[in-house]
Amino acid sequence: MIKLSNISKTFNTGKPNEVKAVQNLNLEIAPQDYVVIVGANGSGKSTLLNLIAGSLLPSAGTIEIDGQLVTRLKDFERSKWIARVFQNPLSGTAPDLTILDNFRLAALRTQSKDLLIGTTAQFKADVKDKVALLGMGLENKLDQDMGTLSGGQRQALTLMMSVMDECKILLLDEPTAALDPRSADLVMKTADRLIKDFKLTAILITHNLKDAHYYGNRLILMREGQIFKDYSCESKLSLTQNDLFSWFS
Ligand SMILES: Nc1ncnc2c1ncn2[C@@H]1O[C@H](COP(=O)(O)OP(=O)(O)OP(=O)(O)O)[C@@H](O)[C@H]1O
Repeated sequence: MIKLSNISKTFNTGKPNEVKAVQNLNLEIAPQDYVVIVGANGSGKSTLLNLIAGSLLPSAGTIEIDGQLVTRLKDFERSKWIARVFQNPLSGTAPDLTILDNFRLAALRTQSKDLLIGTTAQFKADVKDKVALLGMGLENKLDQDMGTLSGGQRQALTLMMSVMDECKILLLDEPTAALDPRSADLVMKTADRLIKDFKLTAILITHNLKDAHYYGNRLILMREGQIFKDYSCESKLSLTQNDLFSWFS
């Protein structure tokens, strides 16, 4: 469970360019919920995700994960719970390293105590099995440099690395924004499958209203740093795509 209580984030406090990016926001997310967040540019979506991830610390309020207060913990201290996929497929992976070495790096990042991790034949076999689940044939290219793959393939692999970390929470910040429609579709389907298979709690930020309508079991509209609408699974089912479009007109 993720619990945000009276969370606010103000940038440039007291200066002429002060921005109240998130204002007194309360949010509880149950385990295995898949929450989709939409909202106009500047409505505070990424700030909210950054606050949950710990890459930004709040100006006020508290954040709990699984009942533990994490408000002042930095992002690397929250990495045992949280994995993150960003917009840019280049940001999640190292282009000059092979697919396998990228998986080794990801494993080291979260299990940094054991420097032997990733060097065993068992690790390679595990990676091969997991990559095969993506259905892209990449399990036969583990020694190929990541930089030679398409953006969609890299995002799919980033997703798989995230779930192999054994994290329970997956944060997706416009993961398909830089992809062509076919690759975007593939990445969204892959994310949906991995979220279900690995029983993850997930939060997706998207500007794609079709995806927002189709994916997830809860839909939140942000406006001016606050939650403006919050639809549970049942009430979301009664919404049409046109309803979502009308929020932005
Ligand atoms: N590091 C920062 N310093 C100053 N202002 C910031 C910073 N980060 C975000 N902001 C401001 O906070 C507000 C919310 O930004 P945020 O990126 O959270 O919006 P968003 O809903 O994710 O927008 P978009 O859809 O464009 O990505 C905006 O006015 C933005 O300019």
